Amino acid sequence: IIIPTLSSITCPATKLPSASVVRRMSSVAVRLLNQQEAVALDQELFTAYQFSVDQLMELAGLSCAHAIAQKYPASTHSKVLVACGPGNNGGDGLVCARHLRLLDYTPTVYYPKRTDKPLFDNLVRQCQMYDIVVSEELPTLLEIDGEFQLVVDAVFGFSFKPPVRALFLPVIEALSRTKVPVVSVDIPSGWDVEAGPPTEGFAIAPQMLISLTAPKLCARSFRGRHHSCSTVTVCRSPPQL
Ligand SMILES: NC(=O)C1=CN([C@@H]2O[C@H](COP(=O)(O)OP(=O)(O)OC[C@H]3O[C@@H](n4cnc5c(N)ncnc54)[C@H](OP(=O)(O)O)[C@@H]3O)[C@@H](O)[C@H]2O)[C@H](O)CC1
Ligand SMILES: [K+]
Repeated sequence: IIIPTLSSITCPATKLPSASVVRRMSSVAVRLLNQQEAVALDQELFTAYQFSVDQLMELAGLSCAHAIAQKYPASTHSKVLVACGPGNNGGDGLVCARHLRLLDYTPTVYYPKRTDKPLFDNLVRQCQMYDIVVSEELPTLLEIDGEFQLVVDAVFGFSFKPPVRALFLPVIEALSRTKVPVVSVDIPSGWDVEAGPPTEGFAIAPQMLISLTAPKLCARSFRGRHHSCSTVTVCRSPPQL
């Protein structure tokens, strides 16, 4: 069993041969997951391991906040825009915003499509109790570039199916055009989970990717500076070759 820890493994953001499905996490070769495997691993954590979604989401959001703090300190990147989508990736973003607040950041949450479930209502409430503004209004590109020092992309995770629907096009465009560094949670939003960035329209190019539990196949196309592979969500071991 991997011991849950606040630290995460930093994967070298080196280019891999495009045919490779292997990524090195420290000294461990990790197989990159396709979409079906990512969903199946998630299900195994819920069923065989009996973790609740609340537990896993709290760990995911907590590990994201700490991975961000390692690379983008609050002293230089305090103003953070956290863009949250309608699924559990968005939930990770809400948790991450709360923990960033506890780490002395000043996050603002953009959350255009709320999920009508107690878990998400509570996460929003908790953000508000920590004086985090949760808004359905997307700041303009000028505002993002002028008022924020970091953007957390928690719009879509491993259940995303392209193409991006209308409501989320503006945020994907803004996150792909901003000059502010973008940190993507699990999957760069709008990317195909397996094939990587879209060939048409706007494509987010994150500076940091935080892969949860195990990197997905699209991580092959990641060209940013920091790839953090969070092992905080507990499984017996990362899927190995
Ligand atoms: N195991 C772990 O490490 C954990 C990971 N977690 C995080 O959960 C996400 C996966 O969450 P999931 O809810 O399954 O899916 P997404 O967040 O990717 O989003 C699903 C929602 O997005 C909508 N959707 C899908 N495609 C589109 C599109 N093209 N345009 C607009 N909207 C889209 C979808 O809508 P539907 O109408 O299709 O249902 C959903 O609303 C994983 O990546 C991790 O970040 C968990 O926190 C648990 C632990
Ligand atoms: K994301």
